[in-house]
Amino acid sequence: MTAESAGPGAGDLVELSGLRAGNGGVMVGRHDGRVVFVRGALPGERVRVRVVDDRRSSYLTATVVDVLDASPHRVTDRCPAAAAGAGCCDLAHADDTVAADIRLTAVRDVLARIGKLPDAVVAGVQMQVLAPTSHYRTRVRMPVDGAGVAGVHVRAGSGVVTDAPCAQPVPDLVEAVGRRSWTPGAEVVAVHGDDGGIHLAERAPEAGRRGSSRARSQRARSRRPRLTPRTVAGGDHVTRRVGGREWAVPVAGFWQAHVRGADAYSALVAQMARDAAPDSRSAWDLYGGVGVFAGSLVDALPSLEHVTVVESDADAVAAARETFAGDDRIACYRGPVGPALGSLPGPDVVVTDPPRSGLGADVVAGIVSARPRAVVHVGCDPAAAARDLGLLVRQGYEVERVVAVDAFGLTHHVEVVAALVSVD
Ligand SMILES: C[S@@+](CC[C@H](N)C(=O)[O-])C[C@H]1O[C@@H](n2cnc3c(N)ncnc32)[C@H](O)[C@@H]1O
Repeated sequence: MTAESAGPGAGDLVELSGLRAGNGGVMVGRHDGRVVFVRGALPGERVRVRVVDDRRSSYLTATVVDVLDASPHRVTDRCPAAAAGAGCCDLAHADDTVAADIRLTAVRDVLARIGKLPDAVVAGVQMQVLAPTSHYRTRVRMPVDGAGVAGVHVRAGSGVVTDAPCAQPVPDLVEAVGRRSWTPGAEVVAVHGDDGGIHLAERAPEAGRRGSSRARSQRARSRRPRLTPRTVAGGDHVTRRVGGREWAVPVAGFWQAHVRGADAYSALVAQMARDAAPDSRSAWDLYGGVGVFAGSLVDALPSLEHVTVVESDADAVAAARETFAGDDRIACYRGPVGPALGSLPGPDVVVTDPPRSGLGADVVAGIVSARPRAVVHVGCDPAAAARDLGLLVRQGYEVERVVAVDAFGLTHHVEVVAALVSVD
């Protein structure tokens, strides 16, 4: 019990029933009029939980100690690392059906609550599941423990789980990483290319990394540029293919994680752009990476005369220029999106695929002032995507279609892809 309140406090056991899905893979229950956020449970279950955080007066957080009435969708943990305490697969105890429901519920919740989008849009969200739902990840970053063994960060704390593999990476990646010993405290980058090649690289340990908490190291990391990893197996560039094109992507460069991700997103984005703005002549591919979406746009929209890829990473831009050399429809602009927008040729359609933080108000305003007929937005953080879609809707766009792409099996993560058209 906390000193100030009559309710339970950290360490106390509480029984909860009638749990419902919340955001971030967490279930939501109530106890003594207080909301309780629970990890490790499933919708509808009756569970005994231990309170782990009671610092807020309005809610508690808790983890499952006993499942008293199990959901029919509960399965034996599908990820050995998660079962051993790693923080990788927070829905490893859910079958694919309920895991997809949990993600869809979370997407609908943020679109309504944060985006304040109309009920019809929220109800109309479609789900596209990418198979396989385990062993799907073709690039992975793994921490190395003090003994030089690569593994997975433990859940909520420091330390590395090394004796049980995560079920997300394609199996040969885990095997290739496990065959080597690594520099203690380093980070391993392991990538499986579309030509079957395996690339392994090691990023040097950060100063003060050993023995520090993960949160501290993440804060330190965000304050300085990340070091380029040193390649130890395979080449510095990974072969990637989509729609008949080939890219040489730097080992640590961005590529969609799921083995079918780049194909699936490209097809969806191109279809949405074609449906929302047929006969487009000009397009922007913002946060374009190596220009995968630019390629699919010119293939799907033969009317396109000009696509500008905007990307801040020099290596990604170099890879894009190499692939699109000789295609004068596609131009690459290297630099941050915000300041670039005012100087680009006016677009009929804009594709955006920002990092987790999303577009933000300034970039949305820059897009709106260019008056594209349609915007196709790809967002890997549903809450940030909901905020950005809400901003676009309040500035003259309406949402035509939203697809939640289920590309991160065993976890709560989900990608939100949305098409908007100008109401003018
Ligand atoms: C989610 S990735 C998308 C890449 C690409 N659309 C794809 O599917 O391969 C986001 C990209 O945005 C780039 N980026 C991050 N911040 C940026 C900024 N402010 N301006 C331009 N590009 C940025 C990153 O380097 C990364 O390549």
